[in-house]
Parts: sequence; structure tokens; C-alpha cells
Amino acid sequence: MRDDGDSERYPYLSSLNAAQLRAVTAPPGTPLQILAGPGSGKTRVLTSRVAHLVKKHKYKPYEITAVTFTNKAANEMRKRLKVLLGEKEAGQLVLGTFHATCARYLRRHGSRIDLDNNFAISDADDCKKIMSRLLKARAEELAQAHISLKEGVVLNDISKAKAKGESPEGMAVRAAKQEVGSNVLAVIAQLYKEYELALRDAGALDFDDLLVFGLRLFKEHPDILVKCLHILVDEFQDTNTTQYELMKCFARANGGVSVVGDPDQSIYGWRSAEIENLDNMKRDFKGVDAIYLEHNYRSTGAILAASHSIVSQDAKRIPKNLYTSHPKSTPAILKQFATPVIEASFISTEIKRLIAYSGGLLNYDDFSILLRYNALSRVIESALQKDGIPNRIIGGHKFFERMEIKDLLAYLQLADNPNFTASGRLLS
Ligand SMILES: Nc1ncnc2c1ncn2[C@@H]1O[C@H](COP(=O)(O)OP(=O)(O)OP(=O)(O)O)[C@@H](O)[C@H]1O
Repeated sequence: MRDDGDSERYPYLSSLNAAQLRAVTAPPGTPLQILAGPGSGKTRVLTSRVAHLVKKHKYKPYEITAVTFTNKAANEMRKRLKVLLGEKEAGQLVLGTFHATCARYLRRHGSRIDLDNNFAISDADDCKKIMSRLLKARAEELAQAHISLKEGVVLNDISKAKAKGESPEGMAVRAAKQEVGSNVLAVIAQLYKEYELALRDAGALDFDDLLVFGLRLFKEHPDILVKCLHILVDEFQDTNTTQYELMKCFARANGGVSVVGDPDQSIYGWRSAEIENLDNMKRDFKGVDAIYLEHNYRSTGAILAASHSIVSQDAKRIPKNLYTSHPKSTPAILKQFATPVIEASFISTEIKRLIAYSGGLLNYDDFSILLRYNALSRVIESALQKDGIPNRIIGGHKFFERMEIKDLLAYLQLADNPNFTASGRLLS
């Protein structure tokens, strides 16, 4: 392990393993890909690298942009950075999701691309209402052409187009070239155009627009980003084309870029994530250094072996190992049940058995049950209740999706921007 006295000067370095240390201390000008398996200390490396840019390389916190995939991850990073840098410095970092980061720049500089700074942000519900109105206006025409379209499907196609930077005109050209289903795509392209006009009339952007307009702003006015000396991107495997282009704008400003990702954990293919962005980065940036974090600190050997045997079946996978210092422990088991009720009863009995078997080592809060969707919880909840197992559901309705919060936000947006009628909410 390299040590030129830095471990003493920068205490956060002493808790890193060799690969983590190499990633954190890599020269800021080297485009860096940190390829990290689950539980291998990605967040620790990312936060330590930010701290190192500030402490050792004397970057000002506001010269660093760190992009995470969720607001939760951004909060977690800021919390850890407060410990490493102190409250004030951590507060000056540009830290958030791509959407939040773009929104922040658009509020400040939107007028440079003719966007009012007080634009409203339409959520999924607002967008559905706009599309429903547009589809109703075309109901007869669509019925005659035997085309049946649901709001969700059209909005999904529009979202995919925006993730790839395709305009309504571009979609219309694609429809004209298509042999099968060209008439349906041509209609969606028209709806896309009308949808954009409806949003603009309402002085609003949808979530995808935050990225599209952000990209336009940075491409047309690169001077806005001169202060950004380094960009770090978490969950890079889930970035789409537009997000990748955004990253390039930030990185181009001064050349510093570090991305962290795990191609095996790419879960947003359905939301236009481009796993190829790892290769694109190697093509677009000179001298990319790839560092592999292969030491898992979280799982037992049996869990790693089971997951490895699944992901290694993917022939296109980037080969990557993961090892753990934990013991092998009990093997993962796969069970099938005749009915959901029998399954729920097995889960409940198994939890009680393991707690008794562990002789007090395990408690109820050592167990998690993952569900594919919320509706599956009902049967399991009643089995747990019957056996007196305390439990809580994580997830469900998000704060900003609650009716009363949406109503309050609609009032506030209307007060700020009288054109905002997109939500169609009843304001009496
Ligand atoms: N060098 C290390 N020595 C000891 N423990 C470590 C080391 N690096 C990471 N860990 C521990 O491993 C766990 C996972 O770390 P962290 O949350 O940073 O990983 P991650 O890769 O971001 O996880 P995720 O899979 O959730 O993305 C934490 O408990 C952390 O304290």
C-alpha cells in the first residue's frame, strides 16, 4: 500500500483497503471508473474522494459536483461529508440527483435559454392529466384509425425519447422510416409535440425536461460550468444518454471526472439506462483508469456464491469478482409454495425458528422481507400478526404523492406562477 505520510495527515485514508485507497487518491485529472460490487464501500470511497479533493488538492467545495441517483443517497453522502469536512464546507458542495442539480442551474440561469426562472415542475400525475386531455381531444380520430392508446404508454414513449434526446420532430422522422406500427408512432409523435406545447403554456417542465433543458443550457452556455473542477457520479450504470451528456458537459469544463458503478446492479434498463455508458466513457475520455472494488463487507460467502452463479450466466457481463472475509455460513435456499398463504406461514415460522435457534443472537429487526410490489404484503402481514411478530412496512405512499401535500404544492405553484394550470387540480 502506498503511503507518503498521507494516512497520518488525512485520517479518513487509514480506514480504506488497498483498492479503495488507490481510487480515493488517484490524480484528480485522471478520468476514473470505480467498478464496485454491492457492499464494497462505494459510498465510503466516493465521500473520501470528495474529502481528498478538498483537503489535499485544495479544491473549494463549490468547485465539486457530486451526483447521486436518489435524494436519499444525496442526503446520506452529505451526512458523511459533514463528518469529514465539517458542516459549512459540506453545505457548499453541489450535491444532488441529476434532476435536482439541473433544476438548481435552471432556476438561476434559465432565462439564458428563454425559460422563466419560476417554472413549475409537473409530476407524474400532472403529466397524466395533460395527456388524458390530449387523448380525449383525438378520441374520434383514434377510434376511426383503430388505434387505442393509454396515457401511461404515450408518456412512457415520450420519456424514453427525452432520455435519448429525441425531439417530437425526430420521433416523427423515425415513425416515417418504420415499417410496422408507423401510424401509431406518428400519432405519438404528434401527441409529444402537443404535450410539449401544453407544458410550455403552463410554464412547466416535466421531470425529463429538467435534464433536457439542463443539457441545452450547458451546451449553449458552457461558461456557466467554469467553476466545476470535478464531477463525481454515483450509480453510473443507471445513467441514460441525456445524463451521460450532462456528465460530459460538467467534465469538459475542467477535465475532472470520477464515476462509481456496478454493471451487475444495473436495474433501470426499462427506464432507458445505457449500460454502454461505461464503454462510451472510455471512448470519450483519454486515459480512463478502471479500479475494481472486489471486497464485500456485507454478505456471507454463501450469499455471494449464489448471486455470482446467477449474474455470471450473462454472457455480456464485464468479468468482476467479489470476495468476502465473512464465513460461508448457511446456504441460500429457494422454495416454492402452492399458495401465498402457505408461503406467508412458512416465512413467519422460519423467522421464529431462526431466532430460537440463534439463542438470542438474532432479533426481529435482523430480518427483512423483500416484496416485488406492495400489494403482496397483506397476506404476509396477517401471518406475522397471527404469530405476534412485530413488523413495519417501508415504502408505500411517498410524502410528495400524498393528496394533501399535492394540493398544498398546487396552491404554492399557482401563487408563484399564475399560468400553472397543468395540474388541473380543483382550487376553490
Ligand atoms: N475498508 C473497509 N473496512 C471495513 N469496513 C468497510 C470498508 N469499506 C466499507 N466497509 C463497510 O462495508 C459496508 C458497506 O459500505 P458502503 O455503504 O460504503 O458500501 P456500498 O458499496 O456503498 O454499498 P451498496 O451496496 O449499498 O451500494 C459498510 O458497513 C462499511 O462500513
